[in-house]
Amino acid sequence: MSQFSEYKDVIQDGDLALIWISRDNIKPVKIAAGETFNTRYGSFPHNDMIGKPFGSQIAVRTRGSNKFGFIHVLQPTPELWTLSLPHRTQIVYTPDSSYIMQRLQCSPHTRVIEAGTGSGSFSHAFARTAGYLFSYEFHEVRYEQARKEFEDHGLLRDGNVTITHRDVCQDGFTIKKGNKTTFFDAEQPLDQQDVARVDANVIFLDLPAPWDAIPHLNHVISQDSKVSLCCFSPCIEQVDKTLEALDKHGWTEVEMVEIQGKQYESRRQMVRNLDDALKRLRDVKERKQVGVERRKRMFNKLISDQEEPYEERPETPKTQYNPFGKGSRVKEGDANFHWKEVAKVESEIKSHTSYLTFASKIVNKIRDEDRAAKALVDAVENAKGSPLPNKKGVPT
Ligand SMILES: C[S@@+](CC[C@H](N)C(=O)[O-])C[C@H]1O[C@@H](n2cnc3c(N)ncnc32)[C@H](O)[C@@H]1O
Repeated sequence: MSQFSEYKDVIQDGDLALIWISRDNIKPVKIAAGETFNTRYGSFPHNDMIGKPFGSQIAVRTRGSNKFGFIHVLQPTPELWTLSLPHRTQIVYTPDSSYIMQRLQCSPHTRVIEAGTGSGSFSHAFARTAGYLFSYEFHEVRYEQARKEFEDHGLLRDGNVTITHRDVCQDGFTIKKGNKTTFFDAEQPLDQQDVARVDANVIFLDLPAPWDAIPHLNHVISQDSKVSLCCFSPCIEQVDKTLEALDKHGWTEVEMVEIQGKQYESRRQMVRNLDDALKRLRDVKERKQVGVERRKRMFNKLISDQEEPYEERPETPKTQYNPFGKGSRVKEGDANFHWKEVAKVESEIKSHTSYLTFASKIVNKIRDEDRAAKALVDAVENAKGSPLPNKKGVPT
């Protein structure tokens, strides 16, 4: 199974590891016995990583000094991959992708269409959660790169991901024998017309012109279950054109949202009181007064033609701890001071990424009575085995 969908304890030769050097520097590395991972903090032999649990910290002495350089060797996840992947395009980040997946109710029962694949950031998240992912990319080089990446990461081997080389705005989403796709590698069944069963109930369009792709969806979406769609567009003009196309092609429950992701850090902040502030103000005032008097004396000496008007600056005691700015540094949490827990917003705030337009469609609105009756019988059978809830709704 893919390392992205299955938990693994120990690092082995041949594994993909994501090496955490710092918060904004994570590098994907294929572990190979005998090789070395070089950073500006030192060189880390892969042999030191093999056999250790994922998450281990590895340290090496920095050349020519007594200091140590550290890295952490992490298990690949779609979230970490998003932070470390080689960018070929703009990508969807986790604050957006996680929201989109829960809005679209993505689950192992879902069959997802994604266009375009781009750098494959969102594809990895879909691949872990969805029952099946059909990804489409029209840029040939990007298609090949994504195909190779999916293969290296075991996503194609897992059998629930295919990628197709296609301009979906022009040629739609139908996959036929003879198309350039990985669909047939996974030995998927075809119908009598040599067409693949797509039957998607979740659609994600990250394209410059989603309104040109929307008319083609009817041929590939589920005919007997609700289909949910999301278009990811940076400009409001794109949203406008998308809304027109959705309306024209029978999509309903249309809603547009925007994610404004902010990270909060938990920190300790020193408790500062009014006495500290007054003490500091008095200290500043006194120092200022001493300086003014010194300059006045020097000026008087100068106009009375005394030989040595210059006066040495008096020794003033070194500024002690100043809770409001400069002064000696105090380590966060120092037991000599009083601290409180605070939440601070990260200095770098991610602002607008894209507008997310959601819609849904039910193709066949006629109730299948046999299916409804069976679902009812199943529900009753299931309930028989479950404990009865008490008045508070808690099973007894
Ligand atoms: C912004 S990127 C997608 C990024 C992707 N969602 C990710 O998270 O990595 C958009 C991609 O759509 C592809 N694309 C644009 N128009 C297309 C079309 N008509 N058919 C298929 N792919 C298309 C582009 O080549 C590009 O790679």
